[in-house]
Amino acid sequence: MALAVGIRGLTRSLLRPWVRVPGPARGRTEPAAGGGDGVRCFGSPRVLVEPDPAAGFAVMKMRNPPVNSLSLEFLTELLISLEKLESDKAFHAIILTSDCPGIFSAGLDLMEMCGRDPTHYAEYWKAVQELWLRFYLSHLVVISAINGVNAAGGCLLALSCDYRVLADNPKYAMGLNETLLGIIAPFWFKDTLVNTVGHRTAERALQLGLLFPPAEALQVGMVDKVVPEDQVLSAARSELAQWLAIPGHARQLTKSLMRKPTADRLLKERDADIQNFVRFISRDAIQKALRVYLEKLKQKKT
Ligand SMILES: CC/C=C\C/C=C\CCCC/C=C/C(=O)SCCNC(=O)CCNC(=O)[C@H](O)C(C)(C)COP(=O)(O)OP(=O)(O)OC[C@H]1O[C@@H](n2cnc3c(N)ncnc32)[C@H](O)[C@@H]1OP(=O)(O)O
Repeated sequence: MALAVGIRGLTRSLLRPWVRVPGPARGRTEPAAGGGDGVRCFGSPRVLVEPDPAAGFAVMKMRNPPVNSLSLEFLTELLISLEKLESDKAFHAIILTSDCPGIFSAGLDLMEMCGRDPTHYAEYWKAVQELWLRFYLSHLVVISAINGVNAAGGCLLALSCDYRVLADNPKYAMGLNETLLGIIAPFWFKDTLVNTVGHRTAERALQLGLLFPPAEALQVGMVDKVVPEDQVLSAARSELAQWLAIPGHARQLTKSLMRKPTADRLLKERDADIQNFVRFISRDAIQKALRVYLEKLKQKKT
C-alpha cells in the first residue's frame, strides 16, 4: 500500500498558488484582525487569514461551507496557512475561528472515509495526522475562538490549541463523538482529550460520544472560557495579551516539554497508525455504519 504521500507532496498536487482573499473579499484591503489599517488579508479558497503583524497575530478563519468538514483539500490549506504564519517572524500567535455561521467544524469529512480506496484513506489519514501534529506542536500561541458546533476531528483541532474560548449558545456542543458513528477515536485523539480534561472525564466522554454544551464544556475543562456569542473574538484577543507577554523562548520550550511526549507516541508509530486506520475504515461494517450515519444527516432535513 502506498503510504508515502507527504503533506508537501499533497500541497504541490492540490493547492492552487497562494491567493489573495478569494470570494467576496477579493482585492479589498480589510481591517486587520487587531484593527490595524492597510494590512491585506490573504489566504486560500477555504482559509481566510486576517493578519495583524503590528500586534503579532493573525486570525485564521475556516470557511469550507456548509459545515467546515475537514476534507483533504481543506486540511492542506489549513496546514499551508499555519506554515506561512509560522515562518514569518512577525507572527507569534493565531486565533483560529470559523467563517461558517453556527458551525466551528463538523469534524473529519465523512466523504473522505467512505467508498474510497486504501490509497486514498492512507493519504487522507496522513494529512489528518499532520494537521494534529503541526497545530499541537506549533511554536505559535494558538487560541481557538469556537463560534459554533464542534464535533470529533473539529474538536481535536480545538483541543490542540493552547486556549479555547467558546460562544455561549446551547446549540454549540463540542466533543469527540466518534462512538456515535460506530467508529473509534484513535489513541492520539484520546491522549489529547485526556491531557485536557483528565482520564475519568475523557473515559466517560469517549465511550458515550458526549458532545458538551458550553456550561458543561467549561465545567469539565474542555474549554477555558465561555462568553456571549458576539464576544468570542474579542475575548480571544484579550486572552492573547497574557500569552504574548511571556518571553517567547520560555513559553515555547515549556509547551514542547508538556506536549512532545504525546506527539512522540504518534510519531513513533505513524505508519502503523495509518495502516490501522486503513484496515479499520475499509471494513464492510464500518463503511456501512458511516453510510447509515451520512444518510441520517441527510434525512433529518426531510
Ligand atoms: C482500531 C482503530 C484505528 C484507528 C481509528 C480508526 C478510525 C476512526 C477514526 C475516525 C475519527 C473520526 C473523526 C471525525 O471527525 S468523524 C465526523 C464526526 N462528525 C459528526 O458527527 C458531525 C456530523 N454533522 C452534524 O452533526 C451536522 O452536520 C452539524 C455539524 C451539527 C451541522 O448541522 P446542520 O447545520 O443542520 O447541517 P447538516 O447536518 O444539514 O449538514 C449539511 C451538509 O453537510 C454534510 N455533513 C455534515 N457533517 C459532515 C461531515 N463530517 N463530513 C461530510 N459531510 C458532512 C451533511 O451530510 C449535509 O450534506 P447535504 O449533502 O445533505 O447538504
